[in-house]
Amino acid sequence: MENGCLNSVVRVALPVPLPRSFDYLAPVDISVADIGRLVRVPFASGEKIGVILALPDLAAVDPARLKPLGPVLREVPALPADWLALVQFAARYYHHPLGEAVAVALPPGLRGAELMDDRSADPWLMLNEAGRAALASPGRASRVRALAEHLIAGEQPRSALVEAFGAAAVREARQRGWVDEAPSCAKADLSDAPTLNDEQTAAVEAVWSAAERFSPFLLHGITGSGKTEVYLRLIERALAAGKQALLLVPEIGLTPQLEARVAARFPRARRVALHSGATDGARCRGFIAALDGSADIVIGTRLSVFSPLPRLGLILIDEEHDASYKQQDGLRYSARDLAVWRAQQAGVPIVLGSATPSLETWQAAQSGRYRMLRLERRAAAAAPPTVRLIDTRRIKLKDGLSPPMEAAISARIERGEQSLIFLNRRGYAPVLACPACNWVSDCDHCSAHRVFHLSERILRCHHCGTEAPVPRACPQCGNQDLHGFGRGTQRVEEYLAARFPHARILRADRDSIKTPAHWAALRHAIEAGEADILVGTQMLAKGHDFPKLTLVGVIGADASLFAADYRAPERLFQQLMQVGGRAGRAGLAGEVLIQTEFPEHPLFDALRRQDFDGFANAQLEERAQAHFPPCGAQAVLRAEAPEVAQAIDFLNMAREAAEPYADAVRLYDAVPMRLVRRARLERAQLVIEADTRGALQQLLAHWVPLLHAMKSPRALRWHVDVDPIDL
Ligand SMILES: Nc1ncnc2c1ncn2[C@@H]1O[C@H](COP(=O)(O)OP(=O)(O)OP(=O)(O)O)[C@@H](O)[C@H]1O
Ligand SMILES: [Zn+2]
Repeated sequence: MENGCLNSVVRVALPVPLPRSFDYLAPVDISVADIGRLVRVPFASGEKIGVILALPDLAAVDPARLKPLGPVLREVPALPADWLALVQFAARYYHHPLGEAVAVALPPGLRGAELMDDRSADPWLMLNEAGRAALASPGRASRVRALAEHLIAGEQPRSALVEAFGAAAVREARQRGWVDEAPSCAKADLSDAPTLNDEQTAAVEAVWSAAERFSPFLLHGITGSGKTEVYLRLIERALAAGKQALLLVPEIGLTPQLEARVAARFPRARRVALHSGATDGARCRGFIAALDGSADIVIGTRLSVFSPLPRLGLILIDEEHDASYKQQDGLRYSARDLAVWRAQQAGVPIVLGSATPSLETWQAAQSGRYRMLRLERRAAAAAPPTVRLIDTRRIKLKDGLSPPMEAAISARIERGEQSLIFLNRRGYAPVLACPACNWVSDCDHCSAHRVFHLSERILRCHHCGTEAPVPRACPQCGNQDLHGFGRGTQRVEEYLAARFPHARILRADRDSIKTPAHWAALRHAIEAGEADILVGTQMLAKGHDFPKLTLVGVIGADASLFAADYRAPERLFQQLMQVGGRAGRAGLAGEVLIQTEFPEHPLFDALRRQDFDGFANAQLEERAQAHFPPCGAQAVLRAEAPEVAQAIDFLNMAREAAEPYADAVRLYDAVPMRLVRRARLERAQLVIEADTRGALQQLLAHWVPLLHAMKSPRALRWHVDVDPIDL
């Protein structure tokens, strides 16, 4: 395509939910240098900002109908080719419209020009020549003079100057032309950094010796082993080499703590924090700072995997097993998987860190595709916590708590230590189980459990769709007291308050904590020892360092021991290891108590021995036998409609359409989902499996376009989820 050729076509990706790109008439001054630039275009009755994808020779529609392109936003650097490739790959792999992928990848409200000023919210200011000259000549003492004198020793953040000398003095110093914004400086401040132990040093060296090429690592370190310190040292290396570092973190509450640690270590580096809680403006500024190369470190949740990073030198994924890396609507991408793709494309190292890696990553490390780095000792505390099981089969629980658990809490209160009561409250589907002989309602055809549907009095396999009546007694031992799991645990906090009237109790879950500020206040209260008992869910499980916490009590764990989802044991193990890791992080010894009716379950046994390897390998073997991921690939087609029959009909039609291409894949029956009704719609799903991702992708490439073309009731919605994490 030559430059400036009249009547040529511009192909644009627009953030709209349509499976195609859009063509516009090119202005005379368009050139290939504009590919990847943002552009304003007329769309419907309004305007949209899109991304220029290409300058094709021929339009996809009648050229006479093309509208002229709007202004190209040349003040914003063009999105680089590797960014476009990433978004195109995501759209292709997840079989999602490119425009929607672009909409996910671009920060909302991106407009261009106005973002380019006010680069940093809190710039560092330094005394310039004029300022020095002014100080050298005599003058009356004033606040602005005091400020200038203060700056002789070195630059300071504007916020600190405002605090010390007042906003008026800072403004005047700028007006008089005495100060300039200091350029950012990526140097680490190591004054508070611990000396690395041998394992940490080995990990840092291993990664950095592979710095110039794609090299994936699993950093498998027990809780408290100093993984974060390894990340910080690697970022330091990357920055010193003039590169950008991308640090992905899970969704829940963790970001502020990690952000603070990164900020303390790299006080003068240009840091960008990207998460869905940030304002649109902040996200746009962060995105642009990443794109124009001025950002040194990008920390963010899954969406930050789409940050354009022209100087990318390192990707880190903290708690890589975390479910929040998978987007659960729209473009259902896995930020972890995309990050690996990205590292490969950019030829940089990537470190996936976890105490309890996902089986996907674990398998990759076992097979040698990823290199395994181990941190097996706690960095600061003496030893990992001891894990004990409380057999609740013969104990009467009071609002979910056993006497031994109460005694343990009581002992902590007396010693002035903290306890954390962890409620496993995920809405796992109940399966039927027998506490006497450990019988579980397994499917005869699959290695999945059948789910107990109370309303219909049936057991149904959500994998293959077969059903069975609910047995009156255990088919194995005759016990009539079969349990469905998932009983409520809400009253625990109230019960604890009544049982320990003088204890200070703090609750932390998604319902009680609405804002990041609230969460931060709560954390400070815990750290300051202003609580005796913490009651919480997931939120408290991750990454926190509470020095006085020595007891972690787990209740309600059994529900996920026998959940229908084959990933439930993996998740339970991860959660319990992680929450257990909160106990005894400083000098004090930690203890984990788990209440269960299944104390012989191998999962608990592995947990007691802190044997992640054994657990993971046993799970992998089970998955291999069942051809479940990661020993096979899955996708699921879900449909929702006012009536479940409509959804099932659609899925059956879809199934038929897939059959001609289904040589290398297994198509299961359409089944109603566990939570059939949601938001007044009824949902059903169809599982597709293949032995390899390639075979699965091949089917999807044929099939998804057929789905788009298929007739369906107006109110029916469907989507494809590739590599689903919830079935
Ligand atoms: N080499 C070291 N020497 C002394 N203390 C260290 C060292 N490395 C890390 N620490 C300290 O040990 C504690 C745990 O470290 P860090 O938070 O990095 O562990 P982690 O593996 O990321 O933990 P988790 O996965 O449980 O969140 C921190 O207080 C940290 O400052
Ligand atoms: Zn089945």
